[in-house]
Amino acid sequence: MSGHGTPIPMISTPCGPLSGVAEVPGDKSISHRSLILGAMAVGETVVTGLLEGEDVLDTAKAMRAFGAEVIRDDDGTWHVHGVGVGGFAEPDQVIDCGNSGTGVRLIMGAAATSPISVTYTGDASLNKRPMARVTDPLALFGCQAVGRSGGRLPMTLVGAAEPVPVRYQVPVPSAQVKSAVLLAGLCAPGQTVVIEKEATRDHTERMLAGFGAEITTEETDEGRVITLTGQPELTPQVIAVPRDPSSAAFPVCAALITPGSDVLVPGIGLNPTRAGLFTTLQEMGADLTYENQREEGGEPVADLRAKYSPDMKGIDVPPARAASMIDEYPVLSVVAANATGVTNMTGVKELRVKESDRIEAMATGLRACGVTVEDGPDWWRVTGQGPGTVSGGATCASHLDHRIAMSFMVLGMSTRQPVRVDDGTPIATSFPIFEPLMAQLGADVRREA
Ligand SMILES: O=C(O)C1=C[C@@H](OP(=O)(O)O)[C@@H](O)[C@H](O)C1
Ligand SMILES: C=C(OP(=O)(O)O)C(=O)O
Repeated sequence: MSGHGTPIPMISTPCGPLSGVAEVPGDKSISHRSLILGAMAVGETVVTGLLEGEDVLDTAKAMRAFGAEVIRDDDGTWHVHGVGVGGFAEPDQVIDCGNSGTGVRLIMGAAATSPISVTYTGDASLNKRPMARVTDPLALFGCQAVGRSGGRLPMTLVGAAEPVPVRYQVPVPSAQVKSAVLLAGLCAPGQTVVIEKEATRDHTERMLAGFGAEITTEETDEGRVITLTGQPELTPQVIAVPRDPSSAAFPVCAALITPGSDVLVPGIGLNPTRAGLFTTLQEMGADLTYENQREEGGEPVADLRAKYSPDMKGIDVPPARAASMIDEYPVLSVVAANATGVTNMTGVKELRVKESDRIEAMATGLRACGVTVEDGPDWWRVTGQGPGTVSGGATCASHLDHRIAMSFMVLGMSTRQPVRVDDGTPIATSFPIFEPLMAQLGADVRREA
């Protein structure tokens, strides 16, 4: 798990063109959900393309602690023998979700409506993040939570012995909160209803339907109303996880700002609730094309080609798009620093409660590299002077946050001086092959002794 080991300083040195095929790992959100829903089905779920990053491996470990059998074949295929809805055993150990907000919040939901008591913890980053956003709605089912002040981990949840179904309007745009409530609703009798004002990633809804649950989504004046009928028997699935668009963002953005580049990222998931970054980049003038668009395993997929784009302009990113690109703002700010003009990012308060305060982390590092950045509670603004104008030369803090570490490594590919991060270990949570993949494309990203 990140945050428990020795920091690994890293350096990115300006490089020549990036070219070739970037086979990024499987989607993190879909990987977590494959393991959790597989553990709640009756029988064997088979998963290919699972992201073998630390976040997902921690979820696999947790599913074993609840009694599911989770096995990896030598060829990288995963087999999950589920215990059925309501079949979770009480773990005899603390569930350590490492760096993963998705892991801990979804698992809390899945276990909240079973008569078991579970203690959760994480690394120094996860233990700072707010959990009341999940434990508040879980209390409505009858689940009790006791944690550190401010609703922080470590925390014990005593599951509801006789859960009641819930109707809940999610107060923040969060797929993790929505998913926790839906997973809790699986063990409650009757209909659990979740309402979200802004659409967030809908992998849980799609996968629940795939596993045979009765679930509907209706667009109404209130927002998206999702209705789940509780206590289904989930049927095991064969799941091919698409490649992660949030990981694809790094080689794509690197290609856009590095002179002469031409990179193809094949088979990435392009669910509209996840693809906001690519729309934004196209609006900025990026040379980005979708090839071979298709559907795989219930998710839209395409190959994405990104070429060096010296004429990108700053834009106003619509706040309504924020949820569909929430994890991509750090790397977007790197592109914005290499575009001409102001990129305004508004309606992004959630960035302050991720693995780090991502506005603060990026603003501080970008400023140290010579970029003009202004920020407020729920907005930030980057003023770019055009391609190749960023001086670099700084060591930026990654704050136990993989997206921050990778964003600064991308920045260093087209600065005048190299860019360093103090600790690259968190990269392994979501993109364990980042360094070799970038090196294969022609980047000069390496660990420093
Ligand atoms: O549901 C998910 O898989 C995720 C939801 C998002 O978090 P929020 O729900 O906090 O917005 C996102 O930032 C995270 O990387 C993955
Ligand atoms: C926010 C992220 O993950 P999580 O909330 O699962 O820690 C992310 O991967 O950018």
